[in-house]
Amino acid sequence: MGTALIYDEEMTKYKLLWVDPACKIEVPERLTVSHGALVRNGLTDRCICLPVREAVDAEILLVHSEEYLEAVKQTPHMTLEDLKEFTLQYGDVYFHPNIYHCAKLAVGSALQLVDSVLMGKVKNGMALVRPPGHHSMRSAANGFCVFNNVAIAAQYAKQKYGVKRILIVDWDIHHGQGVQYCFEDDPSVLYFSWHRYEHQKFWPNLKDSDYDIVGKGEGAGFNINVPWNKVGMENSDYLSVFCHLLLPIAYEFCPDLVLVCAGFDSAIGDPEGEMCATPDIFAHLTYLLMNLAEGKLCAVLEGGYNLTSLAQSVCQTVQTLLGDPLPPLTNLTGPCRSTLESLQCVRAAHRQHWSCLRHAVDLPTFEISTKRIKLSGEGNKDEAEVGEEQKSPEEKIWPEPPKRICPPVCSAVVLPDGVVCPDACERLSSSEDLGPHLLTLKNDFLKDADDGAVTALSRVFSLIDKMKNNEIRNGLALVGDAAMTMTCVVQYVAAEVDSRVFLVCVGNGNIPSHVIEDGKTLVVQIKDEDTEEQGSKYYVPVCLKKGCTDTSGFAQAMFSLLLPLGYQYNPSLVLLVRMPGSGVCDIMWQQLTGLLQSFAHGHTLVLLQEDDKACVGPTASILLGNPAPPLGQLPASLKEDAEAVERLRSRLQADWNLLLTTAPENG
Ligand SMILES: NCCCNCCCCCC(=O)CS
Ligand SMILES: [Zn+2]
Repeated sequence: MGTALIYDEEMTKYKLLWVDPACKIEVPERLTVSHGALVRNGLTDRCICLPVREAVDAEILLVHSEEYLEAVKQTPHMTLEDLKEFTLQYGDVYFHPNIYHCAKLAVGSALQLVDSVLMGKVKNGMALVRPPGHHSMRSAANGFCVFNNVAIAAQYAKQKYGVKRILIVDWDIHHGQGVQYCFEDDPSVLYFSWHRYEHQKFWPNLKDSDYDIVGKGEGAGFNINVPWNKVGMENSDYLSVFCHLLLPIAYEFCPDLVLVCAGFDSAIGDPEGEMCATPDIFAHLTYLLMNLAEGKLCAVLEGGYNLTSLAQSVCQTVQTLLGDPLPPLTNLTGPCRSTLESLQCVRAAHRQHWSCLRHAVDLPTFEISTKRIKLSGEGNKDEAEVGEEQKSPEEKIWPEPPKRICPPVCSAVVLPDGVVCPDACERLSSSEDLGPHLLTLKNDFLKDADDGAVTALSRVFSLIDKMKNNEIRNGLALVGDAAMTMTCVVQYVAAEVDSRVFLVCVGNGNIPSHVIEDGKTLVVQIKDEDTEEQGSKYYVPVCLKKGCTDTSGFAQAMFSLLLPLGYQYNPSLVLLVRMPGSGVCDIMWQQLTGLLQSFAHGHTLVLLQEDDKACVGPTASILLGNPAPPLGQLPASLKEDAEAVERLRSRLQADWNLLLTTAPENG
């Protein structure tokens, strides 16, 4: 199934007709440059372009009052003076004779997107619309918004398709108070928003935007506000909030549909946000949400006023929806103190509502001084700095996101004869000229192994070579001895100069010490045997009492340990090994396989033991880019497991500060 793109140039046909400094940034060019960039990058040709339609009254009335709708209906016939007069009753918004028409198209675009996703015509999609929607309220326009596109889309999905649970992620830099008010007592809609707040000094200056506003009555816990109390937030800050707050709760909530208030004023260069996250971060934020709701994701444009970063961010988002490999995020220096304070506050405010946070002890991190938080020596955004900090948003410069090339082959497999090759996978033909490999292999790696094992290993090595040359994206091998193959692979790759292997080992089994000590391999092992070993900076043993069968404990380890470690390590290859008898359930295994594709351009090599041959199909499906099935609503993980993971995190966060979730105590 494909990716829908909804856009119509009619929505560019309204603009500000008088002087108003607060509104002059909301210009028609926002849409034309975004769509133009998609065309220029060949992305519109790869999407399923759906037509827009006007929303009808009944759809708008799902969120707005009749009197408000009636009032807006009068605007097309108004004189300029009347329009100005009419506008005065609302805040930071303007009207135009054609804006009512465009506002109906914006809502209609969002509904078209929801229809095509929920009817299974497309996998996911994006609607490029204006006016935006997330600030508009039941009876008021606000913040450039007239009708609340995404809130209406959520009500529409519930009413027309009986969708039980909807997650709305609002990564726009402003608080979508209109969405919050619409669902604050509704437990079927989980609204997450981060937003520039600066302790209520930033627009819209609402106490309702703070972290302690968690929803009301039945809706308590289903409203998550993450206030940014400083500007200059970076990729690390955004990823920390996703890993340690949004993803664990989102997986526990287990939505049937994900709607994104996709505002890009949270990107570098934007005059409203004044943040420093680069456009490629949206490739990752989108991807991390695509493993929820079996990939049913509808992104609807909200804000975004720097035309360059807006266009780049839109392209990054659509490319990920299309399934292209993710660009590695470099120099993640870890979250700043202000982020950690916000993160700690939000987690505390929601601890009683979400079991994934219940045992999060959030140990205050005494031993880390503030300088460690900015590992790269970059100025701490907590103090204004000379140089980069003094530049205005418009003067900010950042590298163009790297090209994201799809290898000619997505998934190649090495399987013993007789094991059927999953559709769309490419079997590595045995006719591969193995050449000198075999001999050196026998000498260097497999002294006494039989020829079958040597041949299999040489094919596994050619999978790695093909990934290195970007001929294939990922690979899967079913081998006689997964542990032995794993050791050989690590040794083989470690020979490369700048290789970094992220080895994720699921299940018991001994990892040879030379693998751990070389510093070129970061090992995370999730198992049930409690060998009481402390591990080290490059070896992270996660012991779960109930072992890998414990989906909650496993999920917690995935988000609060695996993801942050993987991002900070930034590997060149991900090696995922399923040890025999691991007990991990297929869906959790598939979720893990999916998430690990965030790293290394998606170069993942999966090793399965021969008697796990039933896993080949489900694993290949994820490697081919299909979404993992839902885990179901997650219960609380075992207290002792959660505490074990927390202890691990607090031990490791001195070396890996993306693991941090609390601000250091000292000065
Ligand atoms: N009244 C003092 C200045 C206020 N500026 C208001 C800016 C509204 C931004 C709304 C927006 O970007 C939607 S995504
Ligand atoms: Zn905004």
